[in-house]
Amino acid sequence: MILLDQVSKLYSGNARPALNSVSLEILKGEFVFLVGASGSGKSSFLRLVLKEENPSKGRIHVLGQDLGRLTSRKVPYFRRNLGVVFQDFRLLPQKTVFANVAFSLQVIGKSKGFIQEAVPDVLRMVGLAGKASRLPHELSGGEQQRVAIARAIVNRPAILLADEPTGNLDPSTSAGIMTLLERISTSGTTVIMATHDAGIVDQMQRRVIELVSGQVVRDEREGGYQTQGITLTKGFPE
Ligand SMILES: Nc1ncnc2c1ncn2[C@@H]1O[C@H](COP(=O)(O)OP(=O)(O)OP(=O)(O)O)[C@@H](O)[C@H]1O
Repeated sequence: MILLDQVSKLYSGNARPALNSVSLEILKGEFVFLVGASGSGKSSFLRLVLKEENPSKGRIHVLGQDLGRLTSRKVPYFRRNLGVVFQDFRLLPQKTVFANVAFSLQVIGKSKGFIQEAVPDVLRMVGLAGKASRLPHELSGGEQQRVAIARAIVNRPAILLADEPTGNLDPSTSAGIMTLLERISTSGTTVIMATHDAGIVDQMQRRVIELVSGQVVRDEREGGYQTQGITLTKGFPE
């Protein structure tokens, strides 16, 4: 489904690569947490999978396609298979909930009839059936993130990439978002989520890929936020 072979990414002007010789495979339907300190390369990883960036070295295959061979004309079609959710929601502020979700179908040429069915369906799935005519500023943060998730999955993507989707949410709202992402993954969508939220990762016990300075230092089938055995020093020395 997603295959990285010795992938490095060096941004111009940087001395050190953002990703350094990363090789891994992610299978259909997997739920993967991408963890690591700020600047460890998580967002770069997601951008490479989306082909928003190209690797400096190595090869990336996504859904059977060699991204290095994908012409720029074909990139928009490739991206239809991927949904993306960000920490800051990125909703269109002047458009209603319905219109925000519908917009992502309009731009790929879906018919009015399809949109009239698909949007209410997905809003029901994310628990926003009664809020279709609200504007984003009339929603809570958790509801806004649900709209963003609805928009990302309405076209039934094979892969959902989420970059710190709970970063702006309180713990109980985050838990609701995680239940939703888990449900999406159970339906067969591969979910890759970059996060700093230790509580969520520890609780879910899913695959964890940890990056340090662009290198994979841990890839556990059912892991927590931190490598087992590392104990945190609590508080500050007197
Ligand atoms: N467009 C860019 N141009 C130059 N350097 C970049 C660019 N994007 C990221 N970097 C650098 O690459 C490294 C990895 O950044 P990246 O955003 O992938 O990390 P991250 O793990 O997602 O961090 P965070 O948790 O803070 O979002 C950092 O050193 C960053 O400064």
